[in-house]
Amino acid sequence: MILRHILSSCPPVSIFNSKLLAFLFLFTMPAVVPILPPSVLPDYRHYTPEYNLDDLVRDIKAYLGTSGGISSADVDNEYLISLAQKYISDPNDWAQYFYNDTSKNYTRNAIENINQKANILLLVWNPGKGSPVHDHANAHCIMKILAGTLQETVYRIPDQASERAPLEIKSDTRHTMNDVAYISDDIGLHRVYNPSSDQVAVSLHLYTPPNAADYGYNVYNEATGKACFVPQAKSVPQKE
Ligand SMILES: N[C@@H](CS(=O)O)C(=O)O
Ligand SMILES: [Fe+2]
Repeated sequence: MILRHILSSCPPVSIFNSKLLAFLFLFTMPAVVPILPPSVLPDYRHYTPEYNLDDLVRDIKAYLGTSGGISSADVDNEYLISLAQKYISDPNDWAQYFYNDTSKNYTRNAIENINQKANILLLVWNPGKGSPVHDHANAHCIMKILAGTLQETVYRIPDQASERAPLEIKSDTRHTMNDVAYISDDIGLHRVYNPSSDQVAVSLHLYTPPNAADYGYNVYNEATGKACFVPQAKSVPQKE
């Protein structure tokens, strides 16, 4: 009876009083958090990724499902670039696609083939190695740096009818992690290489439409401007 009286005389909310909780939080948390060893603190980066690689691939597929891909003209490359910019590189997302053939300059790993619309690849670049000067088979190419550094030299497309001459450089840009670059044949040709002497670089590439894989593309001789057709760009298929 006495106990019931005591209990009933205590407001049930008293120990959960919000002011008390605020007080406890404000005056005890700052004292507790700094003494936790760093190894005990969770790595929040991987707990709530805002926009992961699956989200990016989903959004690219959703967009290309309703718009274009068959013709590169009806694709809004700015929208696709903005999606690539939104994604922040996280190796936990792309490690599953990572394969590096050290005998090659770079390895093209398939992430997703969207039939007749696009392909999405993970490229792994060996230190000091790069691609030859090439075109993009009348497609949009969006390249996002996921790790390391890539140097991109853009060249003016030569007029094949004119006399042979060295390719003219339009720009030379160093891209670092999370940068997004864009090229199409309207802009020019390019070559990309990894300037590091000891670190691999990794990049995500979106090609729409997937003309280089479906038909082929051209590589160019930098000194003469001469083009050479390469049928069907190959990639390492996804692991089962
Ligand atoms: N377009 C090249 C890579 S890069 O040099 O942009 C490829 O897909 O092999
Ligand atoms: Fe390229």
